[in-house]
Amino acid sequence: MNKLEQLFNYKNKNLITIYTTAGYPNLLDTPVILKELDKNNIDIIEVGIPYSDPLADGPTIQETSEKALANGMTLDILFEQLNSVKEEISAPIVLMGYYNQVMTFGLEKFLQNCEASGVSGLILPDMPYEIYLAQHKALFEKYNQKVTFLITPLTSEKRIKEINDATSGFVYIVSSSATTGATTSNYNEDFLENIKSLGLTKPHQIGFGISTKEDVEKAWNYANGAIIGSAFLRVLKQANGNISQAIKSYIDSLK
Ligand SMILES: O=P(O)(O)OC[C@@H](O)[C@@H](O)c1c[nH]c2ccccc12
Repeated sequence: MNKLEQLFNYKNKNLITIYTTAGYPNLLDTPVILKELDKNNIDIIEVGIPYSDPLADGPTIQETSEKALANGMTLDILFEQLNSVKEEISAPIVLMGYYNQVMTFGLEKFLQNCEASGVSGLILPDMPYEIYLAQHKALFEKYNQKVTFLITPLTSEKRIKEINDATSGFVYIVSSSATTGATTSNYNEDFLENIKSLGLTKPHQIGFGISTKEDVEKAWNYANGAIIGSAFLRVLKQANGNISQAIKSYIDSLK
């Protein structure tokens, strides 16, 4: 069974997802970081494919993406690295990338590689769910890949319901209408209350601007989980060589 599906079957609240950019801070750090996150019982690991033109990304993600590209990270290298650790990691891994990159690589080849290297799901923020449903759904299913779509405070109620139906992984709830990487949380509480009252039927997690235990607990009031990206990358940036220790103490601070 797909690991993401398996996770949601036995745990559907108080989830934590951590996002990390592949190839950051150094080209060979990603396998080590993934193992550390898993060892510290992170529920889902989101791995970002570095990209030169990231639409939704704030300064922290952009900076890590640029560094990772300068380090030489490519999709081929990432798949090789994921392959090398897949037996050791029990948490589901979700890849985050842009639709363009994936289409350039070749969608079927990409999905094939995802399955072979232990990836369970995908977040392609610029892939419209209409296109997914009309053109790609069968292929994602063939390679056992769950798909996540984003909703923001600007998404209409009708679309939210359609996205909930189209999602096979989890719905990504963007906490406010800002880019990623805010250093303080900025929950749009009216939006979150509204989502709660809509009663999404798929697992859903909140991301954007989450960094502390308090932020995480607040997210858990509205959704199954919290997603942390930039705050974690700032921890890596300040780790001064001791990545394992830095990861452990940050995760401890969230619990
Ligand atoms: O960095 P933040 O504010 O903690 O938010 C998570 C986010 O970075 C991560 O999930 C992500 C990275 N790039 C994205 C692009 C679109 C949506 C989400 C993302």
